[in-house]
Amino acid sequence: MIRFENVTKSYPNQSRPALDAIDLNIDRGEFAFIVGASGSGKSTLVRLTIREEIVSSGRLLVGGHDLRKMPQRKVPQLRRQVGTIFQDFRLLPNKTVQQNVAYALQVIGRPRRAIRALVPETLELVGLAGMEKRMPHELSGGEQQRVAIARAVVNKPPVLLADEPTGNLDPATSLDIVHLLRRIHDSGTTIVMATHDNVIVDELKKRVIELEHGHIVRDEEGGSYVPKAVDTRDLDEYPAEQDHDLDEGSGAPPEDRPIGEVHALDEWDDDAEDLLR
Ligand SMILES: Nc1ncnc2c1ncn2[C@@H]1O[C@H](COP(=O)(O)OP(=O)(O)OP(=O)(O)O)[C@@H](O)[C@H]1O
Repeated sequence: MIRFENVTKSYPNQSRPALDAIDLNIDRGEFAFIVGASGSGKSTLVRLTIREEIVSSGRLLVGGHDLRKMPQRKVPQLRRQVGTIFQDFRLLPNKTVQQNVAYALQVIGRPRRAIRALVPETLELVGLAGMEKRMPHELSGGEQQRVAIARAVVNKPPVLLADEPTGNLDPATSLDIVHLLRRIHDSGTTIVMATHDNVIVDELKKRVIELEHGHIVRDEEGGSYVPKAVDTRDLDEYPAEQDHDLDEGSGAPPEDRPIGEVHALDEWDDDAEDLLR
């Protein structure tokens, strides 16, 4: 579904590339963490995948489409297939919770009837039922991230990219958010998440792709934040451990509830045809 073939990304005036001859394949339905020290290239990988940046060389295919060749006018269609969430939430400050989520559907021309059905259903999914009329500044950081997740998935994209989504949240709230992402993944959405959060990575035991200076230095199924075989004397090389308590949660019950199918698009390649129209 997402394939990097010998991808290099160089920014102007930088002595070395942010990503250097990366080969990586992420299949439909995977949950993959991207880890690595600050500056290792994680955000660049995310930005390339939504065509916020363009590869310098090599090929990046998303849903079978070569993003370097994709005309700019097709990029909005790509971004309909690839939902995104970021550390800083990026909500519209002058719109309510409900309007923030609805707006994502309005801009792509979804009919009012669909919006009326999808918004409450999605707010329920992320545990925000009852907060529809609140403004972003009236929400906690965790609640704001839930709005951002609702906005990212309301159109049921087959892929969700998360760039450090728990970076501004306390440990318990971070776990709530990642449990929500796990439920979204369980319904079939492919998730790629760049993170520094060792507790989350260790708890979920998903695929772990580690970057170092723009190279993939580890790609491990069921991985942990640090390599399994690492000598504990080497741990100083990794960012400081975050002080999460695994059993600690904010007790938010929605995470325990099963959810319906999050993504309507079960054949990416078919949907990708949409990009060609
Ligand atoms: N727009 C840009 N212009 C020039 N250099 C950039 C730009 N964006 C990133 N870089 C450089 O590319 C390298 C990789 O940056 P990137 O943001 O992808 O790393 P990261 O792993 O996401 O870091 P962090 O964990 O701190 O967010 C860094 O050396 C960074 O300084």
